[in-house]
Amino acid sequence: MKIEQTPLSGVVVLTPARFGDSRGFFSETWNRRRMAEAGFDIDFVQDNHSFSPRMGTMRGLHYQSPPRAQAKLVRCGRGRLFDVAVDIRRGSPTCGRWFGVELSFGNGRQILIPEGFLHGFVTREPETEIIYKCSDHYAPECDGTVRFDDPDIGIDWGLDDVTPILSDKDAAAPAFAELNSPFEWKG
Ligand SMILES: Cc1cn([C@H]2C[C@H](O)[C@@H](COP(=O)(O)OP(=O)(O)O[C@H]3O[C@@H](C)C(=O)[C@@H](O)[C@H]3O)O2)c(=O)[nH]c1=O
Repeated sequence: MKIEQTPLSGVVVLTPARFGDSRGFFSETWNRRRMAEAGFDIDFVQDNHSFSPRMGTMRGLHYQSPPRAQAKLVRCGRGRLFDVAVDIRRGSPTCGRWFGVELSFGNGRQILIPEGFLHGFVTREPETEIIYKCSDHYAPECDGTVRFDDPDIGIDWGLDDVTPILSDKDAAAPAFAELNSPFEWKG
């Protein structure tokens, strides 16, 4: 398992080993004991899987507020996507900054996003699947959104001329400036 730090403290990119043979490959995509030994002792309780048939499908930016905040371990099961985390921990030296990484079936990468971040992604190929673990259950009453194209955050989604496909909820999401973040930087 390769573990790469990112400019946002707590966000890491993981690349699990793939053992290839004549049948294909085998890979451990989550090993609680190994991850705890590496300093990531997370009690994941829900696995999510979503499928987007069209390239340019955007989901985000989303978070769940405490007491139902979620850490997420995200990977791509099929196709290719650009996955983004935005630091919203009040007082964090990187509050308001984003980090993005391409996740694909081919590269097998994962991104670990702790509590205190917005999460979103855009598909870069048709028929793309995302699979992610969450450290708390879905709680719609704690659900929050921020617009994907917020000018203060300024994410470069690499969309070029593609018009993103959004849910009604995401199309109506408020600006980052309107967010009263429930998360505090703990140092
Ligand atoms: C997220 C979620 C949704 N749902 C339901 C609610 C709704 O009817 C339907 C679609 O929900 P959404 O439109 O919120 O799905 P989606 O836009 O894919 O939301 C997801 O986006 C990514 C970026 C995340 O980080 C996730 O935490 C989650 O917010 O699925 C659940 O039953 N459980 C869940 O955990």
